[in-house]
Amino acid sequence: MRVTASTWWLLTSEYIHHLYHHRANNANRANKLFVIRVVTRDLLVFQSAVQTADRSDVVSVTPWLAPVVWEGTFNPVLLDSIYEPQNISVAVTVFAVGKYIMFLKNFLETAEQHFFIGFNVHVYVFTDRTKDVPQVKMAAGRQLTVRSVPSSKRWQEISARRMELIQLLIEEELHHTDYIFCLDVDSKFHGRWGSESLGGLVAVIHPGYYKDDRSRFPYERRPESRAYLAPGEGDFYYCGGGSPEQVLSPEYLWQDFKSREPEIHIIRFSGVVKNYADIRPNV
Ligand SMILES: CC(=O)N[C@H]1[C@@H](OP(=O)(O)OP(=O)(O)OC[C@H]2O[C@@H](n3ccc(=O)[nH]c3=O)[C@H](O)[C@@H]2O)O[C@H](CO)[C@H](O)[C@@H]1O
Ligand SMILES: [Mn+2]
Repeated sequence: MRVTASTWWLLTSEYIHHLYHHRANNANRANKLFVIRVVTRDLLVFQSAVQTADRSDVVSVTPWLAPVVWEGTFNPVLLDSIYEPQNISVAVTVFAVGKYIMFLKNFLETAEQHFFIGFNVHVYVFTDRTKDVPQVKMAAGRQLTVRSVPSSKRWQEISARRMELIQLLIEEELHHTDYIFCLDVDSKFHGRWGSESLGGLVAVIHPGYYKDDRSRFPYERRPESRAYLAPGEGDFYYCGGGSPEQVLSPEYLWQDFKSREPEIHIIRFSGVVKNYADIRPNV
């Protein structure tokens, strides 16, 4: 689809749309892809193409035309002004089982500073140590619910069982929640994480592999697995799986031990440095 920066689009769908502008024949930035987002619920809005012009250093759209969210590819004020009147609800699920409870305070405190400020946010903490959940003052419209889960001697099980327990939460409580995130607790927010990250199915690119050739991705290589990918298949390496309709750049999942790369203009969320032997029940 071709659009120009001066074109306004009227869309009346209930859904959120993303349109893309392919600017060709530019001597300096030949074949550069600009992302223009049109976000609507009976609203007439579009996001300026100029906004995206300075990110020629990264891939900002996937081959199936999903935006990859990098700083400079979106207008936060505009996006918030579109979502705020819709009164959306955002849930975050975070597991703090066993010694991982030690990360929860920082996670919650920094979420108060950076995660969907001004929106309805409901944090669901899954833990076996309900008494140790820290008291963190939350702003109006934000709340926390603790769910008790059994402890386990195997971190693999704790990590892998998350999806099953989240599924249960969705069935029991989240019928009216618009968006649900699953985040690692051993992390902190450092910068805005907001409405630009919303989509029907969203995944973050793994910060350890985003510059690697596909042949180096640690995809499932056992043919008997349902997650099997043959050599030459696959697109990015996500934390999670599936081909999403919106992709979050590694700004949304950095690691404190990694030195900052030039294309990372902002670190929004980053894993803290940890000693696995100290915190995991088994290594
Ligand atoms: C950001 C990212 O890419 N994270 C993935 C990566 O993280 P990590 O290697 O950082 O794994 P991790 O140790 O953070 O475990 C994932 C999460 O499970 C929870 N947990 C784990 C162990 C435990 O004893 N108690 C507990 O609560 C906790 O929320 C933790 O953040 O690899 C894991 C599997 O190896 C999972 O795929 C993680 O999603
Ligand atoms: Mn982690």
